[in-house]
Amino acid sequence: MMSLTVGVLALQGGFSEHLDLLRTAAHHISSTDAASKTDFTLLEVRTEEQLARCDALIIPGGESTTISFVAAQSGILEPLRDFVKVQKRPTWGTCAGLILLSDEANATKKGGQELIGGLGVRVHRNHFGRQIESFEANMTLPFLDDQGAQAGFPGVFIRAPVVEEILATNDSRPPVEVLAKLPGRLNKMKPGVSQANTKDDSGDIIAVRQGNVLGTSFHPELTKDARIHVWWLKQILGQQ
Ligand SMILES: NC(=O)CC[C@H](N)C(=O)O
Repeated sequence: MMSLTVGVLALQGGFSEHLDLLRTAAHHISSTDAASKTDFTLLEVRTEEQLARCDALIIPGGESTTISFVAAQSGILEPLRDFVKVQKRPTWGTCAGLILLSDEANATKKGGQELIGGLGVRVHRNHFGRQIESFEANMTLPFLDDQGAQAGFPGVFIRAPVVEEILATNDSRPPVEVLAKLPGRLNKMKPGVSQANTKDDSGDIIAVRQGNVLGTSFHPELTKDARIHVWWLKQILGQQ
């Protein structure tokens, strides 16, 4: 029997919602794939010791400046960098988590937040505007193919970042893969929204992966839809 310990960084933001969906996803995998039984352990991560127990980690949405401030204060920022960039364990960031996992973020105040990094991209924070400009979009996520991508995924965008540039890296990392874009048409329907500098008008980049690191602009944890969690766990287990 395989065992997999998955942590959710629990310093601020939507960590308990992620844990709920991880529970649903783990249950789904165990009940549909009895042949390769996996023993899942799910835990909230606040300390270096808890992080060291994890095979994989989710960094939730919330407020990235707060998360990085608390992480620095509690001495877990460097261990997180090591987890993601040296040990290269699977790590997924949603919204604020995507910001923290990016190598660069704009719109940070002087002396602003410290990032964990790992994704060779620059994000544009609060791309769609303020909290009041939050929106939901029905999205097609091609990577959910075997789970029915056609059904559409409820994309919840709250002061969401987008990937505005894929940075040229001269290190040994694999290339950044663009997993999903939000059709420009949707943005253009929203008055006053500036287009990200994604070099074309096919839409804003809202999901990327580079090796062990996955980032999404939106919040699957604020839906009841566990398909991305299932997909991510299956990838880690090498079932996809
Ligand atoms: N919903 C979110 O996670 C918002 C992220 C927020 N704009 C930040 O900069 O951290």
